[in-house]
Amino acid sequence: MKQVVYTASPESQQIHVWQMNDEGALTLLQVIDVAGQVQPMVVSPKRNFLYVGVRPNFRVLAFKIAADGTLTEAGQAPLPGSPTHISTDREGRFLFCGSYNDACVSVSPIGDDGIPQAPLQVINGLDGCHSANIDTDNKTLYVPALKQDRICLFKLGADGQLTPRQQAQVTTVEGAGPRHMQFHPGGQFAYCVNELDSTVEVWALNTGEGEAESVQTLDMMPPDFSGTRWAADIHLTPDGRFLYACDRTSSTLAVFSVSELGDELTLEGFQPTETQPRGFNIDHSGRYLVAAGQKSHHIEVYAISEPKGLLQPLGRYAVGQGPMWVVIHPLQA
Ligand SMILES: O=C1O[C@H](COP(=O)(O)O)[C@@H](O)[C@H](O)[C@H]1O
Repeated sequence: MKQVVYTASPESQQIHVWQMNDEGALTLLQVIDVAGQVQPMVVSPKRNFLYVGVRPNFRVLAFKIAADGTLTEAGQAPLPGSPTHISTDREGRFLFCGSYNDACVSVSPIGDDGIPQAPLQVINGLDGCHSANIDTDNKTLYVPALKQDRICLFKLGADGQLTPRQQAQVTTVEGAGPRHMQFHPGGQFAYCVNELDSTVEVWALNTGEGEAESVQTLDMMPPDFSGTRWAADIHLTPDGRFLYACDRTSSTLAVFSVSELGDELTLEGFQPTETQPRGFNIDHSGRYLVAAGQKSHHIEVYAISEPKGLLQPLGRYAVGQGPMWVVIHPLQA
Protein backbone atom coordinates (compact mmCIF):
# COMPACT_ATOMS: atom_id res chain seq x y z
CA MET A 1 0.00 0.00 0.00
CA LYS A 2 1.44 3.38 -1.01
CA GLN A 3 0.75 6.10 1.50
CA VAL A 4 1.56 9.74 2.10
CA VAL A 5 2.51 11.25 5.48
CA TYR A 6 1.74 14.91 6.16
CA THR A 7 3.54 16.67 9.02
CA ALA A 8 2.73 20.18 10.34
CA SER A 9 5.56 22.28 11.78
CA PRO A 10 4.13 25.54 13.17
CA GLU A 11 7.44 27.16 14.19
CA SER A 12 8.73 27.10 10.60
CA GLN A 13 5.17 27.38 9.15
CA GLN A 14 5.55 24.34 6.92
CA ILE A 15 3.76 21.21 5.84
CA HIS A 16 6.05 18.37 4.73
CA VAL A 17 4.63 15.74 2.37
CA TRP A 18 6.34 12.34 2.51
CA GLN A 19 5.77 9.21 0.46
CA MET A 20 5.79 6.07 2.62
CA ASN A 21 6.70 2.82 0.86
CA ASP A 22 5.58 -0.67 1.79
CA GLU A 23 8.56 -1.09 4.11
CA GLY A 24 7.77 2.10 6.03
CA ALA A 25 10.59 4.19 4.50
CA LEU A 26 9.85 7.85 3.76
CA THR A 27 10.85 9.99 0.75
CA LEU A 28 10.23 13.74 0.80
CA LEU A 29 7.79 14.78 -1.99
CA GLN A 30 6.93 18.40 -1.20
CA VAL A 31 7.42 21.18 1.37
CA ILE A 32 4.70 23.84 1.57
CA ASP A 33 5.41 27.20 3.19
CA VAL A 34 2.20 28.38 4.79
CA ALA A 35 1.27 31.95 5.71
CA GLY A 36 0.66 31.09 9.36
CA GLN A 37 1.42 28.57 12.07
CA VAL A 38 0.06 25.27 10.86
CA GLN A 39 -1.30 23.06 13.61
CA PRO A 40 -4.14 20.52 13.48
CA MET A 41 -4.80 18.64 10.24
CA VAL A 42 -7.35 16.11 9.02
CA VAL A 43 -8.03 14.39 5.67
CA SER A 44 -11.65 14.55 4.42
CA PRO A 45 -13.64 11.27 4.48
CA LYS A 46 -13.66 11.27 0.64
CA ARG A 47 -9.86 11.53 0.88
CA ASN A 48 -9.62 14.42 -1.56
CA PHE A 49 -8.82 17.33 0.79
CA LEU A 50 -6.45 18.02 3.66
CA TYR A 51 -7.90 20.57 6.10
CA VAL A 52 -5.38 22.51 8.18
CA GLY A 53 -5.97 24.91 11.07
CA VAL A 54 -3.69 27.98 11.15
CA ARG A 55 -3.04 30.93 13.44
CA PRO A 56 -2.68 33.77 14.44
CA ASN A 57 -5.27 34.68 11.78
CA PHE A 58 -7.61 31.84 12.79
CA ARG A 59 -8.56 29.98 9.61
CA VAL A 60 -8.96 26.56 8.12
CA LEU A 61 -7.08 26.03 4.85
CA ALA A 62 -8.29 23.43 2.35
CA PHE A 63 -5.60 21.70 0.28
CA LYS A 64 -6.65 19.58 -2.70
CA ILE A 65 -4.86 16.19 -2.60
CA ALA A 66 -3.47 15.06 -5.98
CA ALA A 67 -3.21 11.38 -6.98
CA ASP A 68 0.41 11.26 -5.75
CA GLY A 69 -0.54 12.89 -2.44
CA THR A 70 0.91 16.34 -3.15
CA LEU A 71 -1.10 19.37 -2.08
CA THR A 72 -2.47 22.54 -3.72
CA GLU A 73 -4.28 25.18 -1.68
CA ALA A 74 -7.88 25.43 -2.92
CA GLY A 75 -9.67 27.65 -0.41
CA GLN A 76 -10.00 28.80 3.18
CA ALA A 77 -12.54 29.92 5.76
CA PRO A 78 -12.48 31.78 9.09
CA LEU A 79 -12.58 29.99 12.45
CA PRO A 80 -13.91 31.53 15.69
CA GLY A 81 -10.86 30.70 17.80
CA SER A 82 -7.29 29.43 17.69
CA PRO A 83 -7.56 25.95 16.18
CA THR A 84 -6.29 23.30 18.60
CA HIS A 85 -7.99 20.35 16.87
CA ILE A 86 -10.01 19.92 13.71
CA SER A 87 -12.05 16.97 12.48
CA THR A 88 -15.03 16.28 10.23
CA ASP A 89 -18.20 14.26 10.53
CA ARG A 90 -18.01 10.86 8.84
CA GLU A 91 -19.80 12.04 5.68
CA GLY A 92 -17.58 15.08 5.19
CA ARG A 93 -20.44 17.58 5.43
CA PHE A 94 -19.26 19.44 8.54
CA LEU A 95 -15.91 20.50 9.98
CA PHE A 96 -15.50 20.73 13.76
CA CYS A 97 -12.87 22.90 15.41
CA GLY A 98 -11.98 22.74 19.10
CA SER A 99 -10.16 25.75 20.55
CA TYR A 100 -8.30 25.40 23.86
CA ASN A 101 -7.43 29.08 24.19
CA ASP A 102 -10.87 30.36 23.12
CA ALA A 103 -12.81 27.69 25.04
CA CYS A 104 -15.17 26.78 22.21
CA VAL A 105 -16.13 24.19 19.63
CA SER A 106 -17.49 25.24 16.24
CA VAL A 107 -19.26 23.61 13.30
CA SER A 108 -18.51 24.79 9.76
CA PRO A 109 -20.43 23.49 6.73
CA ILE A 110 -18.29 21.97 3.98
CA GLY A 111 -19.46 22.94 0.48
CA ASP A 112 -20.05 20.48 -2.36
CA ASP A 113 -16.70 21.68 -3.67
CA GLY A 114 -15.03 20.36 -0.51
CA ILE A 115 -14.19 23.83 0.83
CA PRO A 116 -15.24 24.68 4.41
CA GLN A 117 -17.36 27.79 4.92
CA ALA A 118 -17.82 30.20 7.84
CA PRO A 119 -19.06 28.50 11.05
CA LEU A 120 -22.79 27.89 11.41
CA GLN A 121 -22.54 27.37 15.18
CA VAL A 122 -20.11 28.16 17.99
CA ILE A 123 -20.54 26.68 21.48
CA ASN A 124 -18.65 28.62 24.16
CA GLY A 125 -17.84 27.87 27.78
CA LEU A 126 -15.74 24.77 27.10
CA ASP A 127 -12.62 25.64 29.10
CA GLY A 128 -9.55 24.02 27.59
CA CYS A 129 -11.55 22.51 24.72
CA HIS A 130 -9.04 20.12 23.21
CA SER A 131 -10.75 18.03 20.52
CA ALA A 132 -14.04 17.15 18.82
CA ASN A 133 -14.66 13.45 18.12
CA ILE A 134 -17.61 12.08 16.15
CA ASP A 135 -18.67 8.53 17.02
CA THR A 136 -18.76 5.68 14.49
CA ASP A 137 -22.53 6.19 13.98
CA ASN A 138 -21.97 9.86 13.06
CA LYS A 139 -24.57 10.84 15.67
CA THR A 140 -22.77 12.01 18.80
CA LEU A 141 -19.86 14.45 19.07
CA TYR A 142 -17.64 13.98 22.14
CA VAL A 143 -15.85 17.20 23.13
CA PRO A 144 -13.29 17.05 25.97
CA ALA A 145 -13.01 20.30 27.97
CA LEU A 146 -9.62 19.67 29.58
CA LYS A 147 -9.73 22.41 32.22
CA GLN A 148 -13.20 21.31 33.39
CA ASP A 149 -12.40 17.59 33.60
CA ARG A 150 -15.44 16.79 31.50
CA ILE A 151 -16.33 15.42 28.08
CA CYS A 152 -19.44 17.07 26.61
CA LEU A 153 -21.84 14.99 24.51
CA PHE A 154 -23.67 16.67 21.61
CA LYS A 155 -26.18 15.22 19.16
CA LEU A 156 -25.23 16.09 15.57
CA GLY A 157 -28.35 17.18 13.63
CA ALA A 158 -28.83 16.68 9.89
CA ASP A 159 -28.33 20.45 9.50
CA GLY A 160 -25.04 20.34 11.41
CA GLN A 161 -26.46 21.86 14.61
CA LEU A 162 -25.12 20.45 17.86
CA THR A 163 -27.52 20.01 20.78
CA PRO A 164 -26.54 18.65 24.20
CA ARG A 165 -27.43 14.99 24.67
CA GLN A 166 -29.70 14.12 27.60
CA GLN A 167 -26.50 12.95 29.30
CA ALA A 168 -24.85 16.28 28.46
CA GLN A 169 -21.45 15.42 29.93
CA VAL A 170 -19.34 12.82 31.67
CA THR A 171 -16.60 13.73 34.12
CA THR A 172 -13.13 12.37 34.73
CA VAL A 173 -11.40 12.31 38.11
CA GLU A 174 -10.38 15.80 39.23
CA GLY A 175 -7.24 17.07 37.52
CA ALA A 176 -7.13 14.37 34.82
CA GLY A 177 -7.54 16.80 31.88
CA PRO A 178 -9.29 14.85 29.07
CA ARG A 179 -7.67 15.71 25.73
CA HIS A 180 -7.84 13.44 22.63
CA MET A 181 -10.06 10.41 21.85
CA GLN A 182 -10.21 7.35 19.64
CA PHE A 183 -13.13 4.99 18.89
CA HIS A 184 -12.94 1.19 18.75
CA PRO A 185 -14.00 -0.01 15.26
CA GLY A 186 -16.93 -1.86 16.86
CA GLY A 187 -18.27 1.54 17.98
CA GLN A 188 -19.11 0.48 21.54
CA PHE A 189 -15.98 1.83 23.28
CA ALA A 190 -13.86 4.99 23.15
CA TYR A 191 -10.44 5.72 24.62
CA CYS A 192 -9.46 9.12 25.99
CA VAL A 193 -5.95 10.27 26.90
CA ASN A 194 -5.96 12.48 29.98
CA GLU A 195 -3.20 15.10 29.66
CA LEU A 196 -2.60 16.17 33.25
CA ASP A 197 -2.40 12.79 35.01
CA SER A 198 -1.19 10.81 31.95
CA THR A 199 -3.84 8.13 32.12
CA VAL A 200 -5.88 6.42 29.42
CA GLU A 201 -9.58 5.99 30.16
CA VAL A 202 -11.92 3.51 28.49
CA TRP A 203 -15.50 4.74 27.95
CA ALA A 204 -18.37 2.32 27.22
CA LEU A 205 -20.76 4.00 24.79
CA ASN A 206 -24.49 3.63 24.34
CA THR A 207 -24.46 4.92 20.79
CA GLY A 208 -28.26 4.94 20.28
CA GLU A 209 -28.78 7.35 23.17
CA GLY A 210 -25.37 9.02 23.04
CA GLU A 211 -24.26 8.01 26.51
CA ALA A 212 -20.91 7.10 28.02
CA GLU A 213 -19.68 5.37 31.16
CA SER A 214 -16.10 5.02 32.40
CA VAL A 215 -15.10 1.35 32.63
CA GLN A 216 -11.29 1.35 33.02
CA THR A 217 -8.49 3.84 33.72
CA LEU A 218 -4.85 2.88 33.26
CA ASP A 219 -1.62 4.67 34.08
CA MET A 220 0.46 5.25 30.94
CA MET A 221 3.78 6.20 32.60
CA PRO A 222 6.90 4.11 33.14
CA PRO A 223 6.96 2.93 36.79
CA ASP A 224 10.16 4.89 37.63
CA PHE A 225 8.80 8.23 36.31
CA SER A 226 8.53 11.02 38.92
CA GLY A 227 8.29 14.27 36.86
CA THR A 228 5.31 16.34 35.74
CA ARG A 229 2.92 14.27 33.67
CA TRP A 230 2.07 15.76 30.27
CA ALA A 231 0.26 13.39 27.93
CA ALA A 232 -0.77 14.47 24.45
CA ASP A 233 -2.04 12.14 21.73
CA ILE A 234 -3.70 8.73 21.36
CA HIS A 235 -4.18 6.42 18.35
CA LEU A 236 -5.55 2.95 17.67
CA THR A 237 -4.58 0.51 14.92
CA PRO A 238 -7.34 0.18 12.25
CA ASP A 239 -8.13 -3.38 13.43
CA GLY A 240 -8.58 -2.08 16.99
CA ARG A 241 -5.97 -4.45 18.48
CA PHE A 242 -3.28 -2.02 19.67
CA LEU A 243 -3.57 1.41 21.27
CA TYR A 244 -0.77 3.97 21.77
CA ALA A 245 -0.56 7.16 23.86
CA CYS A 246 2.33 9.62 24.22
CA ASP A 247 3.67 11.65 27.13
CA ARG A 248 5.76 14.73 26.41
CA THR A 249 7.84 15.09 29.60
CA SER A 250 9.16 11.53 29.48
CA SER A 251 9.17 11.40 25.64
CA THR A 252 7.59 7.95 25.65
CA LEU A 253 4.90 6.08 23.80
CA ALA A 254 2.87 3.70 25.96
CA VAL A 255 1.76 0.51 24.16
CA PHE A 256 -1.54 -1.19 25.05
CA SER A 257 -3.22 -4.26 23.63
CA VAL A 258 -7.02 -4.10 23.35
CA SER A 259 -9.46 -6.93 24.12
CA GLU A 260 -11.51 -8.24 21.19
CA LEU A 261 -14.66 -6.44 22.35
CA GLY A 262 -12.68 -3.24 22.95
CA ASP A 263 -13.64 -2.97 26.61
CA GLU A 264 -10.29 -3.72 28.22
CA LEU A 265 -6.72 -2.50 27.77
CA THR A 266 -3.51 -4.21 28.86
CA LEU A 267 -0.29 -2.21 29.18
CA GLU A 268 2.34 -4.01 27.10
CA GLY A 269 5.34 -1.68 27.33
CA PHE A 270 6.97 1.65 26.59
CA GLN A 271 8.89 3.04 23.63
CA PRO A 272 11.32 5.96 24.10
CA THR A 273 10.68 8.39 21.26
CA GLU A 274 11.49 11.83 19.83
CA THR A 275 11.79 14.66 22.36
CA GLN A 276 8.39 16.05 23.39
CA PRO A 277 6.08 13.95 21.21
CA ARG A 278 2.95 16.07 20.84
CA GLY A 279 1.51 14.31 17.79
CA PHE A 280 1.77 10.90 16.15
CA ASN A 281 -0.30 8.65 13.93
CA ILE A 282 -0.70 5.11 12.61
CA ASP A 283 -0.70 4.11 8.94
CA HIS A 284 -3.75 2.58 7.24
CA SER A 285 -2.28 -0.94 7.10
CA GLY A 286 -1.74 -0.85 10.88
CA ARG A 287 1.94 -1.75 10.40
CA TYR A 288 3.66 1.57 11.07
CA LEU A 289 3.54 4.40 13.60
CA VAL A 290 5.02 7.87 12.91
CA ALA A 291 5.82 10.14 15.89
CA ALA A 292 6.79 13.85 15.80
CA GLY A 293 9.21 15.42 18.28
CA GLN A 294 8.22 19.02 18.96
CA LYS A 295 11.66 19.67 20.45
CA SER A 296 13.77 17.32 18.27
CA HIS A 297 12.38 18.69 14.98
CA HIS A 298 12.36 15.12 13.62
CA ILE A 299 9.80 12.45 12.95
CA GLU A 300 10.49 8.79 13.61
CA VAL A 301 8.88 5.77 11.94
CA TYR A 302 8.31 2.54 13.90
CA ALA A 303 7.19 -0.90 12.82
CA ILE A 304 4.32 -2.28 14.90
CA SER A 305 5.23 -5.84 15.86
CA GLU A 306 3.20 -8.89 16.79
CA PRO A 307 2.00 -10.21 19.16
CA LYS A 308 1.91 -7.24 21.58
CA GLY A 309 2.11 -4.19 19.34
CA LEU A 310 5.58 -3.22 20.60
CA LEU A 311 7.47 -0.76 18.41
CA GLN A 312 10.69 -1.20 16.44
CA PRO A 313 12.44 1.99 15.24
CA LEU A 314 12.88 2.01 11.44
CA GLY A 315 14.18 5.50 10.63
CA ARG A 316 14.10 9.17 11.60
CA TYR A 317 13.79 12.21 9.37
CA ALA A 318 14.39 15.94 9.86
CA VAL A 319 11.22 18.01 9.30
CA GLY A 320 10.40 21.67 9.96
CA GLN A 321 10.67 23.35 13.36
CA GLY A 322 8.35 22.23 16.15
CA PRO A 323 6.50 19.40 14.35
CA MET A 324 3.31 18.54 16.21
CA TRP A 325 0.74 16.96 13.92
CA VAL A 326 0.98 13.83 11.74
CA VAL A 327 -1.66 12.60 9.28
CA ILE A 328 -1.33 9.53 7.03
CA HIS A 329 -3.25 9.22 3.77
CA PRO A 330 -3.54 6.05 1.61
CA LEU A 331 -3.05 6.59 -2.13
CA GLN A 332 -5.44 4.90 -4.59
CA ALA A 333 -3.89 1.70 -5.98
O1 LIG B 1 -1.01 20.52 24.77
C1 LIG B 1 -1.34 21.59 25.11
O2 LIG B 1 -2.28 22.22 24.38
C2 LIG B 1 -2.83 23.44 24.82
C3 LIG B 1 -3.46 24.12 23.65
O3 LIG B 1 -2.59 24.14 22.60
P1 LIG B 1 -2.62 25.25 21.56
O4 LIG B 1 -1.54 24.83 20.63
O5 LIG B 1 -3.96 25.24 20.93
O6 LIG B 1 -2.30 26.54 22.27
C4 LIG B 1 -1.73 24.22 25.47
O7 LIG B 1 -2.04 25.49 25.74
C5 LIG B 1 -1.31 23.42 26.68
O8 LIG B 1 -0.43 24.13 27.47
C6 LIG B 1 -0.64 22.22 26.20
O9 LIG B 1 -0.33 21.34 27.20
